[in-house]
Amino acid sequence: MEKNPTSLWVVAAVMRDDKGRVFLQKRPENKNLAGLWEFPGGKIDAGETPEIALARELYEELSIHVRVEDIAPITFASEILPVKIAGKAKHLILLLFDVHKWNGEVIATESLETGWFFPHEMDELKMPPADIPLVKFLQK
Ligand SMILES: Nc1nc2c([nH]c(=O)n2[C@@H]2O[C@H](COP(=O)(O)OP(=O)(O)OP(=O)(O)O)[C@@H](O)[C@H]2O)c(=O)[nH]1
Repeated sequence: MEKNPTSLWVVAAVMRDDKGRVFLQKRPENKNLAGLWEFPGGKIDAGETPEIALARELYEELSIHVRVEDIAPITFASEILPVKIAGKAKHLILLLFDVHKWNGEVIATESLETGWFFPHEMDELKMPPADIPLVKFLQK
């Protein structure tokens, strides 16, 4: 990763309720791409595996505990990020994981707006460009 600092590696989670709806949250106003609906997750920090990063992000953002063995890869997106990070253009690698089990009640700590949506309902939501192919994949 250090050899290719133009890439931004991000992990994100598909968490389903008992009806099969997927949890999404609106990006907060103080972040880039504010107001767009996204899968919970965030950047992989130095030294983290993707699974450890996702478990950390889900604890920070949703106050839930997830075990790495309950995290399984689904697919990924590779897109130019439509905003600069610290003044630099970045290429986003967005790794999407299924999180089929977690401990605790989902309490969003960063986002004011959250919801559970069927994949076909996501066509009506404004989401970042990298999420479009991921949503298409979930709709198959
Ligand atoms: N979590 C998440 N990030 C996404 C999605 N789609 C997408 O383009 N991104 C982008 O991936 C990057 C994730 O960074 P973030 O700002 O959420 O990460 P973070 O929680 O580590 O933030 P921080 O830098 O404020 O600590 C952002 O540039 C965001 O716009 C998505 O579905 N989920």
